[in-house]
Amino acid sequence: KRKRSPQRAPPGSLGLPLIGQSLGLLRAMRSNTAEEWLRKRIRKYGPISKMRLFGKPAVFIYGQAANKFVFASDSSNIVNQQVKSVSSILGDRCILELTGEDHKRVRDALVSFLKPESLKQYVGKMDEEVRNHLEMHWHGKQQVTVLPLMKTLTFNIICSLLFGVERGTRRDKLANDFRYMIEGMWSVPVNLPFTRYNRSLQASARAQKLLKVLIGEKRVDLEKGASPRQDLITCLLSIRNEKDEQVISEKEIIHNVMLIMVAGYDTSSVLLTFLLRLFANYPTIYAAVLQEQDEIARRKPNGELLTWEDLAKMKYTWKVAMETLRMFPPIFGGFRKVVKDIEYGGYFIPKDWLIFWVTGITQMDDTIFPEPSKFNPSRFENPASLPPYCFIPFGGGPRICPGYEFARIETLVSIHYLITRFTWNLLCSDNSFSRDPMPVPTKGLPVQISPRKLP
Ligand code: HEM
Repeated sequence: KRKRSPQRAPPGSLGLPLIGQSLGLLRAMRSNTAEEWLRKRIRKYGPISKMRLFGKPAVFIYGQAANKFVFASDSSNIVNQQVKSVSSILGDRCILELTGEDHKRVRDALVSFLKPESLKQYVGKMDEEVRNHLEMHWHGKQQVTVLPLMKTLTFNIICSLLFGVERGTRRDKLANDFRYMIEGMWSVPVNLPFTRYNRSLQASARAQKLLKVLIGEKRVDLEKGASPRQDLITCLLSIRNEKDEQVISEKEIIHNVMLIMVAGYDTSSVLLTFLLRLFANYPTIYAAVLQEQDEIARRKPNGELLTWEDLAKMKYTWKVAMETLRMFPPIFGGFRKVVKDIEYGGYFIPKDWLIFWVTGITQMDDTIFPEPSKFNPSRFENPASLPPYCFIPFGGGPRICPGYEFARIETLVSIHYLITRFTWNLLCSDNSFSRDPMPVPTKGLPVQISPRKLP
């Protein structure tokens, strides 16, 4: 066995300048073999290896200790760093790009809106959005394609709750721009006409322009006495320091609103889609969730809105959602940047290199989750008993997803109405999916639907 010297670079090759292994990884993601692509590397190079992704040298690491290193290290060693495509599309003042005090200031502001005590008051509003959506897109139909509809639903929920943008041309324009922005999020950053990256940059510029106008309008509303809690933008505009200065700049509001939009709607729509597919494939789990939801629906004979207390009763449904996030995590992984030369696992990692972490490899590790390919919600009977940094669909540490509660509420409210009001059969028996970079089930999951009455 060769002795590892701290000056030894991790094994692997950096490949071609700029492109490196990006295309290989993206190709594997699109054919749903990315975890296998990474496992092959692990067999060849061991648990730590280098590659070049999206223009930068990166070191891939995985497992409990590696995840702890990524999520819990302090910013004197590693900082959050998105690949170039993400930072130029979302903007350099979004919290993914901020560190230290700046990150804390902006994150605290976002959390003041996203924390459970504050979101409690919006359960009814989410309920209305879900019912409206079903009325418009599900009732009277025999066949629907789930993924695009779930994207529409979660986009509308976020637009109305966080940005107070009502239905209409403006919402449609934003929805379109965000779709293009997301498509280029993980792409080789070549800004030539007709590249995905270029199309995303243009969409980002249009969205920023529209958001600037929207912020101007909200500012006027606030001056006229509007409630600072009516939506996220108004809430961010109204946070002031002791000198009565705005704490979050206009640029920070724009960049973070774009991040929340992207982080919030694309992820939750994937979770909802995979839940619907799962219910169709696992009759026992479907029956147990249906029973839990029917009981809640029966206590509302006159169609009253769901409440915070109702959500607390949806315990089994949320366990099923967590097991879905373990097996089909919407976020494939992410990046950090090494801010000084460091040694990790016996290898030397130079300043400015990226660390690449991946959700699925740890979540499908049979030493942590026995029989990992078996769908088993009882793993989440007591989430506190899970080893730390092993269930990471929402990340971990100081950057853990602040939208967890938002995602939980919208998922539970949406599943409640979908499962109690409709039944569905899959129209496509192929149960695979591709990643682009979010998981996309075959053909977007077409289903045949029928309306359902409470038994
Ligand atoms: C099922 C749904 C969701 C999943 C799986 C998810 C996953 C994640 C993950 C893995 C991270 C951490 C990335 C890292 O450490 O590099 C993250 C961060 C983040 N998420 Fe979520 N997310 C979801 C829903 C949401 C929602 C609904 C919102 C907002 C309403 C949101 C807002 C954010 C923000 C702002 C960050 C950055 C936090 C920071 O850097 O401090 N997410 N999310």
